[in-house]
Amino acid sequence: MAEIIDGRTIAKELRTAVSQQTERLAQVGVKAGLAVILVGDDPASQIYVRNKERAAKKVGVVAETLHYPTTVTQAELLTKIDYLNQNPTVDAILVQSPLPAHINEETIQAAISPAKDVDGFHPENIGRLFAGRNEFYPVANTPRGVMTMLAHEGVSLDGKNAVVIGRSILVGRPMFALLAKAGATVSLLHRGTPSALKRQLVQAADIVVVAAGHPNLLKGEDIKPGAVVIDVGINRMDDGSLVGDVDFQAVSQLASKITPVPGGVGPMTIATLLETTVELAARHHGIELEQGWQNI
Ligand SMILES: NC(=O)C1=CN([C@@H]2O[C@H](COP(=O)(O)OP(=O)(O)OC[C@H]3O[C@@H](n4cnc5c(N)ncnc54)[C@H](OP(=O)(O)O)[C@@H]3O)[C@@H](O)[C@H]2O)C=CC1
Ligand SMILES: Nc1nc(=O)c2c([nH]1)NC[C@@H]1CN(c3ccc(C(=O)N[C@@H](CCC(=O)O)C(=O)O)cc3)C=[N+]21
Repeated sequence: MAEIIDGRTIAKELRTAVSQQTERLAQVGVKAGLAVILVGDDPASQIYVRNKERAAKKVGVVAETLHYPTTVTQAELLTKIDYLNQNPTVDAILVQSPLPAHINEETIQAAISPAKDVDGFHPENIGRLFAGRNEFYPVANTPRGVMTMLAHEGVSLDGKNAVVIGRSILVGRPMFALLAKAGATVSLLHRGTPSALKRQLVQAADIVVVAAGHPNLLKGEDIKPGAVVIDVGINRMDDGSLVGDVDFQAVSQLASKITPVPGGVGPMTIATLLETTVELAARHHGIELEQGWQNI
């Protein structure tokens, strides 16, 4: 039976560390500000926005959500982003994905100032990540939060075989880059991966990160006994319950460690978003945070 990685507890520890940093910023008159743009009513995004606002309050980050109907034009969003880029009280800008089809996500991602790009979506920040650079730059909070969880649980990555299922800019791709930077040999799987190859790669993996958005995508017989399984998926079922992408009952019999849904990666995403917001605010004001303060 796998050990369950408790994302809520680790997120709480991280929020405590973030609160200490917001207090330090407050001593020099700085408040970290986060602006969130939400278009439409995607259910996963709504959960995210609600939990984010609550957590921001707890740690002393000023968060404001701008909610637009799906009919909003790209030009309106670009005008707002330009205003937020120039507003000195805003340290971090997040545009929730998905966006409606008439809005070009790449155009939006490139419009956010790289210094306020809390999701790490700007090509400049993506470039830094894929180059494996060591200076500070924002990295997508879900994969960054997964790395914090793995470190907290003492899971070593150097020389390990890792598989990431899903290749989005939000989760899969940055997860791939972070695991590779940490010394793992990583395979990035997607819908086009032939099923025999997928079976083979997953079966051989020491670490499996699933971020596809399909309940029960990963089944018990798929994994190597003793593998570490990270379930990023958030799926709302007809009865209103929330499940991940992993058949938790079956996979937890074989895995050495596993994250639950809810209570796994989700709370870490939020705490990490606040962590990144505070880091951006500190840089913005030329304040040095202690090295490694975030190592919980
Ligand atoms: N817990 C958290 O904090 C967060 C959770 N999420 C959740 O994680 C999930 C993924 O999110 P996101 O990356 O934005 O989703 P996307 O829909 O953007 O991407 C899904 C990816 O999964 C791949 N995929 C889908 N089905 C399969 C399959 N059967 N086999 C292999 N690959 C498959 C897709 O492949 P292809 O590219 O070929 O289409 C795609 O690359 C969602 O459930 C989302 O709600 C997201 C962010 C944060
Ligand atoms: N630009 C952008 N960045 C994102 O990071 C982003 C996004 N868009 N769009 C939507 C997805 C989804 N996402 C979630 C984050 C936390 C929970 C979360 O808090 N989950 C709790 C839910 C608990 C509950 O309320 O029931 C848990 O898993 O325990 C869920 C989903 C971030 N996303």
